[in-house]
Amino acid sequence: MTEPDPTLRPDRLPEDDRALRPQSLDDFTGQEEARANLRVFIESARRRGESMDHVLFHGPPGLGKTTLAQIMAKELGVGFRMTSGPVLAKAGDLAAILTNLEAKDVLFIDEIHRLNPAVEEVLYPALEDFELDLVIGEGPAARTVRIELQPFTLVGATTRLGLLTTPLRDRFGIPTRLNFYTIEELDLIVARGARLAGISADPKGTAEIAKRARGTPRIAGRLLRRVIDFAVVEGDGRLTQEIADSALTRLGVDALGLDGADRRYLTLIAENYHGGPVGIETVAAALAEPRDALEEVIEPFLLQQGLIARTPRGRMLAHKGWTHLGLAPPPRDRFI
Ligand SMILES: Nc1ncnc2c1ncn2[C@@H]1O[C@H](COP(=O)(O)OP(=O)(O)OP(=O)(O)O)[C@@H](O)[C@H]1O
Ligand SMILES: [Mg+2]
Repeated sequence: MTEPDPTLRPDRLPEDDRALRPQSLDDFTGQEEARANLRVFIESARRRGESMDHVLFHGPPGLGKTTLAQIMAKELGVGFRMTSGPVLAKAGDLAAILTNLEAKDVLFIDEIHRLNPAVEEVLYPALEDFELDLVIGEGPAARTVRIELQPFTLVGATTRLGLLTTPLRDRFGIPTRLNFYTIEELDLIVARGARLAGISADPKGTAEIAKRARGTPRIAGRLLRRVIDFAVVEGDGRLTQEIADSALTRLGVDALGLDGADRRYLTLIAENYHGGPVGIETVAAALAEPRDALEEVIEPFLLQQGLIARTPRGRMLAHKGWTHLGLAPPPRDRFI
């Protein structure tokens, strides 16, 4: 038996990509503005010995909201508790978490737009005054008790800023929008992932993955793992541009990084609605996808790439959308 090639270690890149998750602000690539600001706010809180103000991360899935929340707690040197909007069914669930926080801890609430209104009510005084108003007992015997909390930092994350109530939104001192990553940034992330996986990678190979990662580190990580699979099984274990291109094409990821779901969306508007405008509900029904999923996952990147446009009368295919599908735009100048 021959020794396994030490460069072939895809097993060191677990599927849940925890290995890829950056552990410090310095390790975290991209989001320059958000990172520079956070660095100041973290340093100030540390120097003053106070809890940092509440932070809201918003932006499309997979851009690093959860990762940044974890990094914040690490850099602040405080504890990290994590929950999510839909999990907190009753006011008491949130109260139990809040009363167990230690001073200056970070509490991360994912999908904060999905908080039950009764739970959200409990959060308001907690955020503003670090106090809880709890109702004890029922009927005429019910009374309210006020509980003092340790000062803490709430970090909320949402893919749908528009669904947050105004009172909740207003209680975050540091709202932070995360944007799609540039190809250069994704290239650094892919190269780092390959390094962590112990895979030797050509710059052109990592660039190919970066170009097709839909501006999203989570997708870059996933594509990298699949390309490594092909490199190991069908290549010589090295990540080359050729292997990347052939693997991604076989996975249905096109030159712009669009996948089957993206292309179904574009094709529907082109072929069934002559490029639109068409209402989002109609598109959702025709694709048998929930409207939320279209607005959260599919549309942001298509909009950012200028493939579609949102108009008051509905979605329209933009000029680039037609050409990307290899179709001639309609002769009228209805399209954008
Ligand atoms: N800047 C980055 N550098 C390297 N890896 C990153 C970066 N941002 C995110 N990742 C990786 O991408 C993956 C997704 O990140 P994360 O879970 O933080 O996204 P999210 O914004 O919380 O997504 P969701 O909205 O779905 O909860 C993680 O595996 C993380 O390691
Ligand atoms: Mg997350």
